[in-house]
Amino acid sequence: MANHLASKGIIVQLWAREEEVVQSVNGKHENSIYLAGIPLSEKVVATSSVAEAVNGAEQVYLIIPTPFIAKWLEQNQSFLPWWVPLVCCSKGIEQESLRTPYEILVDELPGKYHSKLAVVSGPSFAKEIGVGLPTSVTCAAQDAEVAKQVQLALATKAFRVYTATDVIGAELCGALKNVLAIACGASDGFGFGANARAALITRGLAEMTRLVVKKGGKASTITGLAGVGDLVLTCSSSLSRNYTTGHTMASNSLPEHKSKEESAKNFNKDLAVAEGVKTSLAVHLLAEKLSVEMPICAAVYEVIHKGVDIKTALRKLQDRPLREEHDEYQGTWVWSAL
Ligand SMILES: NC(=O)C1=CN([C@@H]2O[C@H](COP(=O)(O)OP(=O)(O)OC[C@H]3O[C@@H](n4cnc5c(N)ncnc54)[C@H](O)[C@@H]3O)[C@@H](O)[C@H]2O)C=CC1
Ligand SMILES: O=C(CO)COP(=O)(O)O
Repeated sequence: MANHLASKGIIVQLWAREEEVVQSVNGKHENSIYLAGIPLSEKVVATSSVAEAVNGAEQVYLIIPTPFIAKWLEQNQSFLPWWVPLVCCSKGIEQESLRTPYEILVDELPGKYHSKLAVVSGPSFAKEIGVGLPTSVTCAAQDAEVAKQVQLALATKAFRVYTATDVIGAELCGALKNVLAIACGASDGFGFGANARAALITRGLAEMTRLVVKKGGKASTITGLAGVGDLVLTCSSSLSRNYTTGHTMASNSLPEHKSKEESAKNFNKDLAVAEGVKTSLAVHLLAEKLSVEMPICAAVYEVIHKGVDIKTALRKLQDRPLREEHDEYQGTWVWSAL
């Protein structure tokens, strides 16, 4: 995102947690730790000081993994300007509190910040955006004017930005697609085929719809870039860490698997950065709390957090009682519950 903004001629002050990242970005114009091989603009200037990074900022982007957001805010919120848009691009749900990144921001920051909060979501692999490949995303904010400001700041010919006001819907879609991508990766890892993946994506959308609507989001968000757009992307590309996590889990469990050691190494790496791993527990708890039927997400939760055999979990999905495809759910026609 920093490189993308810099491509518009904007000076981007990038805060990085690791000193090696600061040195790599400033010295080699590359983030050789997290985004190796992608040349960064000289307009991206890294610092390990949050105060320095936000000094004079017209907009602030907070893009760290969801589990660290609350702690980061606790340590750094005094540096954050409340008068400029604060845009979060993280995709997940916090395990203990079951909050989305926006809900964390609202809880942790004083009220004067709230009207400036926005989220950006949609199909946006960093590796593609970093080299200027085209995509379209959504910026959602309660205040339409703030969404518009972010849209104008981010939009280029290659990076099309739509605005929306359904913040919670956009965020839940971004969190759930990570869990569903683990299921799709696993299905592909077993060689279950393209039909199975398409069915998982479609029924995954049903699960997204039910949770989004129950949490007060709009069903229409599901058909947008934050919903279908990011779900299709993440569920069908090996560029996704979540998809790769599921794929590796499945490949590891195959008896004919040749290189278990290498695979385990990759799996652990992916596990560390795939938001869907932790989010699957949060989704399980949220679905239980709100009485929302989410069988695919439940299967991912059971495999990762309960040690259920992955093939058994995926096969169990097909064994559920047969029924109609759609239900009327709180006045909206959505996919059926089972
Ligand atoms: N990488 C991608 O293609 C995309 C990522 N996102 C979302 O952006 C968020 C960040 O993901 P990535 O940049 O890919 O990072 P990542 O998933 O590669 O994780 C590494 C990042 O986390 C930071 N980090 C580690 N421990 C931390 C701590 N205790 N406090 C603060 N930061 C810490 C590291 O410094 C590093 O920048 C995630 O929620 C992800 O879902 C959203 C769209 C695309
Ligand atoms: O959110 C993403 C793309 O939009 C990145 O997905 P992964 O975290 O699975 O790589």
